[in-house]
Amino acid sequence: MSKLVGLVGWRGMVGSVLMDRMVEEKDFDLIEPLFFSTSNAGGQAPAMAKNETKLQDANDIEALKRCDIVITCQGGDYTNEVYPQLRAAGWKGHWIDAASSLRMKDDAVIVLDPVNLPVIQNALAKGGRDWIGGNCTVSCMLMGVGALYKAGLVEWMSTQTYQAASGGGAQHMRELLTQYGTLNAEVKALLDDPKSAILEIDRKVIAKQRSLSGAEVANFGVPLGGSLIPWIDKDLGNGMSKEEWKGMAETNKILGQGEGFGSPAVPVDGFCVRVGAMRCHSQALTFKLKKDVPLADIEAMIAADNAWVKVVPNTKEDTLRDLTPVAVTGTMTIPVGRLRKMAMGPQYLGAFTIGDQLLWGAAEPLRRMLRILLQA
Ligand SMILES: NC(=O)C1=CN([C@@H]2O[C@H](COP(=O)(O)OP(=O)(O)OC[C@H]3O[C@@H](n4cnc5c(N)ncnc54)[C@H](OP(=O)(O)O)[C@@H]3O)[C@@H](O)[C@H]2O)C=CC1
Ligand SMILES: N[C@@H](CC(=O)OP(=O)(O)O)C(=O)O
Repeated sequence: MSKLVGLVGWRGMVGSVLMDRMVEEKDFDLIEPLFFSTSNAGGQAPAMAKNETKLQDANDIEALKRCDIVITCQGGDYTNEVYPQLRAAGWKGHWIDAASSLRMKDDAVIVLDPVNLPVIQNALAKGGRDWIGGNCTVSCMLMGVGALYKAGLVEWMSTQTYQAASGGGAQHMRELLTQYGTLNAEVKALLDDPKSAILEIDRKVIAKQRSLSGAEVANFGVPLGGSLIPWIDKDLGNGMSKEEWKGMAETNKILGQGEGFGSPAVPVDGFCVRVGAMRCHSQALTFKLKKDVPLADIEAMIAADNAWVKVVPNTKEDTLRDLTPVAVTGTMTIPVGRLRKMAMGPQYLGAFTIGDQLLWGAAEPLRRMLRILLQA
């Protein structure tokens, strides 16, 4: 009999991407879905519903308890509220979650199976039941350069990220586009006149950006269109943003090393920056390798690691064609380019990688975990 799989958060931005991927990969053929809602219990479930076509109340513990597996993209507040109640009520099912709330819990696994299938299998064998999607930046990075970690080559890594508006959610994407539109409208007449002075355009744009307030910057707090924001997520009070903290904590947890695993953690640190891209997170990486490995060997190792990573030759032409958020958005491909040894010495490697943060960064690891559970 098919497993009863509860789907919570399916109509949100991450949830919609997940639903699309599940349809594409025919995951619904293998399950009996039960759709939940926090706002429309009793309403009509989406077309993928089979026997149960009414939306269930996502806060109804008894309804959730019926499920063998629950997948949620509803967000951290929902997880914090419902998950403890569900476990306290004796539910022994599998919980698959896009939110960060449970990620660092000792018995939760951060799932990214092309990178950490052995960690997942080991936890499954020990009765693990909590499977949490990783931070989007970390997941996309490991899909690209996980090979270097698997080979034990990384002494440390520094990341400089260029994160898209989508990481904040749908409203952030709208706000970014609205700001671009406002700025364009401010100077449209001057842009249409090829003889207008660029410094006058520039003056008008900066004046407009500085005047944006209220609803125009409600989500990011300051203008992002035509600017950037070098702080993502909470202020940890030690000079670090929470997004930067996740880099080291999650990378090591995904790989099953560091604190709690009895092996040293690989230091990972850098700066996380919000830029005016729509839904791809990009990052420039600097590695100190444990030894000098020829660049061709590194490229071969990265290229062979999984079916989605693609080494982009380090030329201007290839980079402009294949290594931009515009090229990568909506695809499962994780390009890794700009690979070169750095001036600091032969053990220092530079790389640039991009991933669609709603696919590998959020939805895809969840549906793949569902498949693993269905096969277990
Ligand atoms: N955004 C991101 O990049 C990432 C997000 N995540 C996690 O996933 C969670 C969900 O994120 P995200 O998908 O961006 O959140 P959304 O705000 O898009 O969706 C969350 C919920 O909001 C409700 N909702 C209210 N109004 C609408 C509407 N007009 N359209 C769609 N849904 C609506 C839905 O619940 P209901 O149907 O019950 O009313 C929906 O499930 C995050 O909180 C985070 O924990 C994880 C990785 C990346
Ligand atoms: N914090 C990420 C998005 C995200 O949801 O991250 P997390 O799943 O770690 O909370 C960003 O803003 O780009």
